[in-house]
This record gives sequence, C-alpha cells and structure tokens, in this order.
Amino acid sequence: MARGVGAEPASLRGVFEGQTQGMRVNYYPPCRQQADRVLGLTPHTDVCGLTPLLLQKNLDVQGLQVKKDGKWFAVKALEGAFIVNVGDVLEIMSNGKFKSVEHRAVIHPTKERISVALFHYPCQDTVVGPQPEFMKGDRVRYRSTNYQDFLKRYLAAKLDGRMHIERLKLEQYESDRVL
Ligand SMILES: O=C(O)CCC(=O)C(=O)O
Ligand SMILES: [Fe+2]
Repeated sequence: MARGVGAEPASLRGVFEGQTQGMRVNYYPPCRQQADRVLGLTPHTDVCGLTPLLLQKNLDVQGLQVKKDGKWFAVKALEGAFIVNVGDVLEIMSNGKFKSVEHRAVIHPTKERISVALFHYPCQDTVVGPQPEFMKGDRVRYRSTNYQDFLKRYLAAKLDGRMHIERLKLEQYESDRVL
C-alpha cells in the first residue's frame, strides 16, 4: 500500500509489523418485524491501521455498508475474499492518502449473520501522526497524538461516524476542502 502512493514500505512496517491484532466476532440475529428500522452496528470508523473482515458463513446475507459521498452502499461479500477497511491510524499516518471508511451493519429480517473482524493495531508507543514518507511536499493535515491518548479518546466517545478522525484534522485541511 505504501509503495502505491510513493512511500517506502518500511515506514509502515516499522509501526505495524509484529504488533497486536484484535479479533471481534459479530453476531447479528434476524429482526423479523422491523429490520429496516434498526441497525446491527452503529456508523463508525475502526481505530486501527487495517481491518480485514472475513464473513464466515451465510455469504448471501448482506449486512456491511460503507458511506461514500453521503450515501450508504452495500458491500457484497465474495467467497474466499477478505474485505479490507482502512482504519483511523492509517489515514492519519498517510496524511490522508488512505481514507478511514465510515461503515455500519444492517440487519436481515429472516436470516442471521456472523462476521469476523481482525484489527491490526500499531506499536503501543507510537505517535499517531502524519509520517514524513507520506508527506513529501504536502502540508501536515492531522494533529499528532500519542497512541495511548488516541485510543483512550476513541474508546471514551460513542461510535459516531467519522467524528473521531474529523476532530484530529487541522483547520487548514478543512479550508482546502471547501475550496
Ligand atoms: O459486521 C460487519 O460487517 C462489520 C463489523 C465491523 O465493522 C466491526 O466489527 O468493527
Ligand atoms: Fe468496524
């Protein structure tokens, strides 16, 4: 991924190689009466670097949705394939070259669904901030925080779309985007 945007892969390897991985198994029971009025998982971004998502069984049950240009899109799970989400840490480290995707899960009226998410976390004492390798002439677009504080803040806030990462953007970036 680093190479794809003209950065040295070692810049990411140094932060993620051999580090903690977390696994979450999500079980979404069917909701027979009001499936279209409830969510399985509130809109959020993942705090980590990358999240491969493995949808174990019942591939036919659609659940994951991602937000793009203000609209929700269903993600079709393919047999034998992972869905890979970029998380907040990677968005910040890449100075916004990769985007942490806002996603949610919806519920099926008659079928259950199980998903398995594997989170790749950075080194515990890392400083979460734009890496020089990804900037090269670009301005700094995010504030830097130490990972422990970054994590504490994420866990203390309720899941709220891209709110966590938007708060770390520097004003300059906001005005750029308006222009
Ligand atoms: O069930 C899904 O497809 C999404 C799971 C997810 O976003 C998560 O566990 O963070
Ligand atoms: Fe997630």
